[in-house]
Amino acid sequence: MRPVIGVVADVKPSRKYVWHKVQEKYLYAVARGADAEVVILPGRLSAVDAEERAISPDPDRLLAFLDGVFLPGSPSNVDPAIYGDERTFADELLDRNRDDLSLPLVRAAVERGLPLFGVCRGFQEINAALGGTLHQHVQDIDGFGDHREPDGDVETQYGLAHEVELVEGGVLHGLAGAGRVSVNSLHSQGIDRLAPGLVAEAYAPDGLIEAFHVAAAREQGAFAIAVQWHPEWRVWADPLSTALFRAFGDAARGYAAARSR
Ligand SMILES: N[C@@H](CCC(=O)NCCCC(=O)O)C(=O)O
Repeated sequence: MRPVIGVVADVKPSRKYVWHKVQEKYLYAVARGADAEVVILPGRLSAVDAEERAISPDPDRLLAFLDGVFLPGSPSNVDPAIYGDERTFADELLDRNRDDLSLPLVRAAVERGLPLFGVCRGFQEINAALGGTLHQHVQDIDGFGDHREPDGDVETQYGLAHEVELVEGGVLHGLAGAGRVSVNSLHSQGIDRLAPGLVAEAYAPDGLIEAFHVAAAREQGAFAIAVQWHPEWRVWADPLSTALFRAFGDAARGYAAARSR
């Protein structure tokens, strides 16, 4: 049976209209890589008419019919106010309507042991949702490298950028069957303080945390993992990316089966 996986949407004003949307590569990776049915989850509805009240999603109602949650990447940043920081770069994109869906959804998913997978912004969201903090511009901090994507076409943007060291005994180390893999890199925020209850799974050569799992989930045999890089890019072509999405799909299938018993 194909499990049903909810994918969090970006909320983007474009010209006169507001759109709730997800890049197709994420939907395709979940549908094919996890062998799942995909539903797009809209964020907070707030911009239809300034006179009207905003409507926030109810995470518990949503999770009642989902077997997994996927948090994709996005050019927007998690609002620094969420982790108690001043906004340093006023010209950079925020998406509070997405934050208002994704953060409560993460907390509710972790509480239920519902399979959870975050990529890039999704990785940063899980850390912020559970009480961690972010660097707003990793490239401006002494000792860290530049993790932003290179200019050029998408092949160049999603090309391999650096190695990560996988922590021995970790989920990713087990899936990769190796201690090091090469990954792409398209971000300027990064983990500063890891949230309580998260365990680092991978490090960049400059020491930046590149992946983690939720300790409580792993202890219960559940899947709750996030990576700073983009395994959805050509998911079928990279063995660790394929293994990650398959493990997520298997966990969601297991959750669906247990729910229907
Ligand atoms: N804004 C954050 C998040 C980075 C991120 O998710 N980038 C991906 C954008 C393109 C894509 O979705 O493939 C940061 O810069 O750290």
